[in-house]
Amino acid sequence: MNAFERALNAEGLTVSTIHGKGRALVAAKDFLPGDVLICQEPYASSPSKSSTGSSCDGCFSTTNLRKCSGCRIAWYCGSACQKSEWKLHQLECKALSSLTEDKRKMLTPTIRLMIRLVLRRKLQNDRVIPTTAADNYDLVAALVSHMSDLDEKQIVLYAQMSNLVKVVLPSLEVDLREITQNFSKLSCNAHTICDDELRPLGTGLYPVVSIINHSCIPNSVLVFEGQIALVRAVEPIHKGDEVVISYIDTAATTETRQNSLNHYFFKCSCPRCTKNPLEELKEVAILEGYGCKDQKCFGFLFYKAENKAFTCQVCCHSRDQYDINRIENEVEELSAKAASSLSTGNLSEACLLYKKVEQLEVNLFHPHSVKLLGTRETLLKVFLDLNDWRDALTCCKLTIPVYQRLYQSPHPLLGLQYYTCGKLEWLLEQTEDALKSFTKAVEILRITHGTSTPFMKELFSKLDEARAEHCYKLSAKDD
Ligand SMILES: C[S@@+](CC[C@H](N)C(=O)[O-])C[C@H]1O[C@@H](n2cnc3c(N)ncnc32)[C@H](O)[C@@H]1O
Repeated sequence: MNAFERALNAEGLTVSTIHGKGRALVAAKDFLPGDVLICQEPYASSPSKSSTGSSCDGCFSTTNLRKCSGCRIAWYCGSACQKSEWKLHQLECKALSSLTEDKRKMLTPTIRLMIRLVLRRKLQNDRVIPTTAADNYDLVAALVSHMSDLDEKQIVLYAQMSNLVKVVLPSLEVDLREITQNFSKLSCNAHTICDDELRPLGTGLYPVVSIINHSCIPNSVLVFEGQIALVRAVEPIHKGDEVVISYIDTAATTETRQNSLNHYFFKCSCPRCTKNPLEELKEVAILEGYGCKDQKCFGFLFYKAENKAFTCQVCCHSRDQYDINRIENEVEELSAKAASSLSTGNLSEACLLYKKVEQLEVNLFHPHSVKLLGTRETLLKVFLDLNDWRDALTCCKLTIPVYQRLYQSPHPLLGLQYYTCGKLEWLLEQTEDALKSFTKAVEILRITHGTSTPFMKELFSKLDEARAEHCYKLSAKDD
């Protein structure tokens, strides 16, 4: 057993090979929901381009930023982050400073991630920074690259990106083939680093987390505390079970999920992807299909070509295809207008248009449709931006049954949605409801997010406040 396997074993984990999947992380002991399986710093990371254009290289924060005076590319929120990044940025800064304006424009987050990966390897080789069993380039070298699955166009693109890395780092002996392969590795191994509320902040390569395979019914979840990746069990995991996370948003039909997994070059064969054909048709009809004419009926519709109509499989009501197409065209037209109002910052107009889209979609789609869910998620953000708490709450509540249906295990998105409901109910002085929502949020988020972060502490204090207020109201009523 090598040092890495010993280190994993100490955490109750082991690496196995599973036919058709390659390496897999397997539990060597039992884990309970909420247990942390892996806690890892990235081998390399880079912030994504934020909406404001920049974020701190150390913590990805977007506030109080100051540009590095040397390269004028890296940003830091303060001296702590600047210091923690300095050993690596010292080399990066020198390289970036000498770039022409044209080349600077080509420094996408992925190119920067690769530059940082190459430099970190150099720092470890030169023993400027330490290597450990779980933090060394051998683990990057062991990652799958799927080079042989790439098409010509993709290989050429990665090769061009590798050339740019060589141009940025002229003093290093850069192996172009290896860098090209590493770009391919990033595509199927890197993870999007998100904040507590799952907003994307950057990208990181975590070679131990990258041993974990995908399932659309995962038993674990990947979350981040700053740049630290944490894999937590969301289901009981028994000794010998494979540890699986989801690489994608699983709120979609099998076909959509499989398409989202294309760049990982495998076909998921989890129980959700291989359910019986009738169950599959039913799922498509619910998530992407139309709703029953009788809006109180939650039935799903199948198409009958001979009738040119969709028939409810529960109450047998039929909907005319022509009628459906007409509403669909209207939705498409209004959605485009709404998106354009939103992108130009005209919130009130966007709000009006999205409300119309939602009304049409309620009439058109199944109540658990992912399209309707998407519209309501956008509408919720718009209501929140407009400080329209009442409508935001109504909208947020409507999304919850859909999330419950889509995510069976404790899922951060469902927990966060309860949290939003709770905050809105609290603002609207609906104390009892707020208490219920905060309690539900805690039930889920303590499993996915742990209990010790400032984010969770804030949730706990909101729950305590709601509990105290509720007790006070009850006792006032008794008096
Ligand atoms: C992040 S890596 C996971 C570890 C990988 N199995 C290995 O050997 O290093 C992602 C790759 O693993 C494989 N993989 C992940 N989940 C899979 C699954 N459910 N079924 C088959 N292959 C899978 C695919 O080749 C995918 O590109």
